[in-house]
Amino acid sequence: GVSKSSHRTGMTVEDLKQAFLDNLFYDQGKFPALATQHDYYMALAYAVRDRLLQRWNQTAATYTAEGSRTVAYFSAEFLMGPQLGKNLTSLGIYDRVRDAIASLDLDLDALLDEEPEPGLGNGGLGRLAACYLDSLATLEIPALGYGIRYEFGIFQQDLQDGWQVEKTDKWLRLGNPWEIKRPEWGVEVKFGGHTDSYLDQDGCYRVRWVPEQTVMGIPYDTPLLGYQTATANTLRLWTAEAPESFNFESFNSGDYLGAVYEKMISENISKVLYPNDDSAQGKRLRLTQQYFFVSCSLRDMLRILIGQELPLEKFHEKFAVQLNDTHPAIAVAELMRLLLDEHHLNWESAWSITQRTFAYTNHTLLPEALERWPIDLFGQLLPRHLDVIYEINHRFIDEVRIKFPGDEARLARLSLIDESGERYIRMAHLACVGSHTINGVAALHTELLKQDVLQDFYAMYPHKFQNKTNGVTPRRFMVLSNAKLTNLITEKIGDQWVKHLDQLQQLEAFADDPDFQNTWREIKLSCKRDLAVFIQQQTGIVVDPHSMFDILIKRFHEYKRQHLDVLHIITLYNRIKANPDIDITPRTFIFGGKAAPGYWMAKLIIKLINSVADVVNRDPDVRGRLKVVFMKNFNVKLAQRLYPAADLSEQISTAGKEASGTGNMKFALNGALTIGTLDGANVEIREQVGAENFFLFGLTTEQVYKMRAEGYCPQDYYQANPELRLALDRIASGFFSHGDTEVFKPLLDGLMNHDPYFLLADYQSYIDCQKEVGLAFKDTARWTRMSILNTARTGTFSSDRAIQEYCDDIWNIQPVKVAQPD
Ligand SMILES: CCc1ccc([C@H](C)CC(=O)N[C@@H]2O[C@H](CO)[C@@H](O)[C@H](O)[C@H]2O)cc1
Repeated sequence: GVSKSSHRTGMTVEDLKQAFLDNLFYDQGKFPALATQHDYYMALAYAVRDRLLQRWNQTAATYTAEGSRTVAYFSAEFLMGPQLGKNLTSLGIYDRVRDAIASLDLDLDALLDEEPEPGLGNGGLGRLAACYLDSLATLEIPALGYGIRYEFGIFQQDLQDGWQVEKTDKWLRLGNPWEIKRPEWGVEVKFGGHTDSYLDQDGCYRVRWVPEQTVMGIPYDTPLLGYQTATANTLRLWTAEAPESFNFESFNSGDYLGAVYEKMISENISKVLYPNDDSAQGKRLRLTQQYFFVSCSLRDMLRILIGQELPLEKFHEKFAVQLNDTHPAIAVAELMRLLLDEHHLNWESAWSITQRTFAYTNHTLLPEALERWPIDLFGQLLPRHLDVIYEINHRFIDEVRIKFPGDEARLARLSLIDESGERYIRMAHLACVGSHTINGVAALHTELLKQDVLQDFYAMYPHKFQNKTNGVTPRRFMVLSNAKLTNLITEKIGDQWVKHLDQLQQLEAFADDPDFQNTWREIKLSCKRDLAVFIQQQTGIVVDPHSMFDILIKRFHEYKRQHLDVLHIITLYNRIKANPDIDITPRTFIFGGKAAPGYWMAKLIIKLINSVADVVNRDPDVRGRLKVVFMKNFNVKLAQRLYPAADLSEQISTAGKEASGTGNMKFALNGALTIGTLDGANVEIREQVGAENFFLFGLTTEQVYKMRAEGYCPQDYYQANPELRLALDRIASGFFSHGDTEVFKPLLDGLMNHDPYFLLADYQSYIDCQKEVGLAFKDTARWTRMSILNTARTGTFSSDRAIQEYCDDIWNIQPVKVAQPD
């Protein structure tokens, strides 16, 4: 078989060093004198990849031999983050590689920094998919992640004069050592054209789709190694290529553009990630992308099934497909088309297989995020799927009529087709009808789905609804990004907690132990010092590691209320201006996050933060007691620096708007205390850590519903609250904008006249709560105790717990043991 030479597989410091030097010479074609940092990164990456490949091939061989049931996670986004550090952690060779590299006078951290981040996602949904893939491999569950290999990921965010500017994310420019191209498993995908029906040789009525355009889908595979296990699953991302990348006839006729036209059009499909988070744009290319990767993936699964000589009727026994929101929902119609038209099953058996294959996760309550496609656009691109969807809807409406006879309004609300104005296909409805299970991502969110957004489907199929509260991987967000805390915890309770996070509970015993408290505080302080150095390098701003690091990092959206945090900063600033000797707990406010390029109001909030920062950071009266920092280009790499250094986690969305949140979990696991509303998973974090260890403020979901129903007048709060009025007037006066009274007008008018996210209504409760936070921070023993208890009591928010629940309650799948390579 393959050579087991130490060069490829050895795990000693010496083996790793040799492998690194050999790769530098043979793969990079370089020697130290000529090598760049990037050459060193690639040489190390290939050495680590070799040690993954053994487990990867072993895993594939085991699954093939056993014909294992497999989870297929369909997602338009996978926010994987940098891979080198993660793979070193999973292989358990992080320190050995650090030593090997150090013995060559190189610095591992510098090489880790060389890796371009695969930003194939916008935010929560994409990162959750990545955490779930890590847990699937760590729990030894056979799984495939299916998505799109965007040539350009989420834009790089830069700031010009405090405004966000977007730069193209050329992450593949220098190549990607973690992927392997699999052209042999390429798939042809059809678009447009028309359908015609015919009678086949056995006189059966069949439909043929005559496409206008076909493109090739080429898979690229990335290994996903579990933590301290031999299991390495696969992330299979599709790239679009032209069947013919060069048209010689056009070239010969001098039509050079024509010669490459097809190539250009085809490749456009997987060119770039749509940077919208929570608002559907309804662009044709977006639907093209969604159908492209779904069709490639289902055909790939049929190839695997047939390859393992399993009958079509067992498709749903072989594969459990999870639809990560509605973005891949077209899969319901595509599987039906493949089973009907290409495999000639009858409708009933095709539909039964389909419904038993798919499960759907909803990640948002925002109406503007629910995808719906105009019938003509949809029919033009996918004529056969429109037929199939009409038939699905026809049969579904019959089912509704039987259950709710004579209720025409309900029929109209439930129909897959929105007939109210221009006709649309409601993708969430297709997902709900075509799936055996529908789940929300936090207890409150799932309740709101049942009571509100999907109440009609809940009335129709109550048995389909489940809750699966989100989780995060402790491998990346504790072990990899917070080694100091990891070592302290392991010293105290052993190292099994990394795979059994509920064991963190054992830390409770040390919550009041002065020595442990000291060490705990030291570690937090040292993480803050590291971040302070990084902040100064990145922004030139000097921050005090002893101040409270008050952090709000997530995508910008009005419902996440970053501007409420700004109102707190301005209120503190105004108090200092009014009385410079006032006793204020020194704070460093740190912001990070991207705004969708077309989301004007979100971009204005970013500008406001930077404008306030410019004034506050330079005002001598403040005497450094307040610092405001905007960390540009928030991504997974930056997140790994911020969560360990946080004292306070800002989770301040309007109740009923944040489906779950996952940053809130990463902060708590790293010992930060949360100031938050009863929204999303904040509710469950507070339940776990105890109300006394959580800073709660604001209206509840019910109160928001009630205020919205009874009519909310933000002006009243402006009139009634002098500090609020002063804060808003300060902005309006141009004080933070060099006297320009126009720039923030849209934001202020929106707050004064509509305030759809109840900022003014929640302002005083937030300010009062922040006062409590300031006082608590001063009592270091109390704060440290609360911090230890937050880490100790949030083990349940491991993505391992969430994935185990999916396996037990939705996918009905068991682990498959893969033998450790000898
Ligand atoms: C069509 C444009 C679009 C793109 C992405 C999305 C995502 C669903 C937005 C998203 O990331 N939602 C977040 O999902 C997380 C994982 O479940 C939750 O923790 C967050 O609360 C939710 O906002 C909606 C609409």
